[in-house]
Amino acid sequence: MRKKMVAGNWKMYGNLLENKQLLAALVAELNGVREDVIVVCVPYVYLPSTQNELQNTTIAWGAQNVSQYEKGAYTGEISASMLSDFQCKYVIVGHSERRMLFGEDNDVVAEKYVAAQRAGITPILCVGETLEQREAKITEQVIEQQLMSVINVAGIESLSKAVIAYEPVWAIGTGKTASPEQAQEVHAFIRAGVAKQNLGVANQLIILYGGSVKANNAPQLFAMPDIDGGLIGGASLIASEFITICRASRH
Ligand SMILES: O=C[C@H](O)COP(=O)(O)O
Repeated sequence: MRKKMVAGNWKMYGNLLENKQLLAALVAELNGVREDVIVVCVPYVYLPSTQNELQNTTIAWGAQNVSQYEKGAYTGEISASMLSDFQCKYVIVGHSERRMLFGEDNDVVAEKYVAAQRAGITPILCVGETLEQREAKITEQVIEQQLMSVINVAGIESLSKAVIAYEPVWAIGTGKTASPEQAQEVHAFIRAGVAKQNLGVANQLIILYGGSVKANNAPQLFAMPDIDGGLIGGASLIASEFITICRASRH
């Protein structure tokens, strides 16, 4: 039986005071009451305060990006070992906003994935197609390419220390969620692709769905056999929504 996981991606929102209130609410409602994995991925600068609020709780924290380089003259970049200094357990790599707005291609994403694992951090690898690609019926090719560029570099076994998040770009922040059936179809495709190479890894692989997940649609999505939880954007900033979504991951 795979674990369920709900990860919040705060993106570039929040401030010290709001974060403190949000985290206090999550701790009050979720700490110690679940055996599933709950994570918040916060902006870099809030890692120390988040660590402070969440240490000694069952809620984990992570970052939203990481440099592919270990160290060097890379102004403005943050390395995986720096994230480790703040006990980050997870880092999102290849989010579509990074791919589209900051020019990260499949090769860079693969390097970031490797850099995270080298530092003992679990990458949450995001994959997903645009609306144009879906309409052109190349969703599976796009996802396969995104996955294979990582597997070719890091090996199939590396997925036993990773999480995949399927996030159709057309569903992110748009209020347009993939239907549970649409999402399940892609999740099953991903798992079957991994299973062809390593059945054991495929069976244990956590595959999250992301894209306009809210308290009211999470139960239907999380009930699908290959959807192991969610990567939540906007709704992760609202305590009551996020708590309800976390509770929905248990069924
Ligand atoms: O990482 C999270 C996704 O981009 C989903 O964002 P959203 O829940 O605001 O649509």
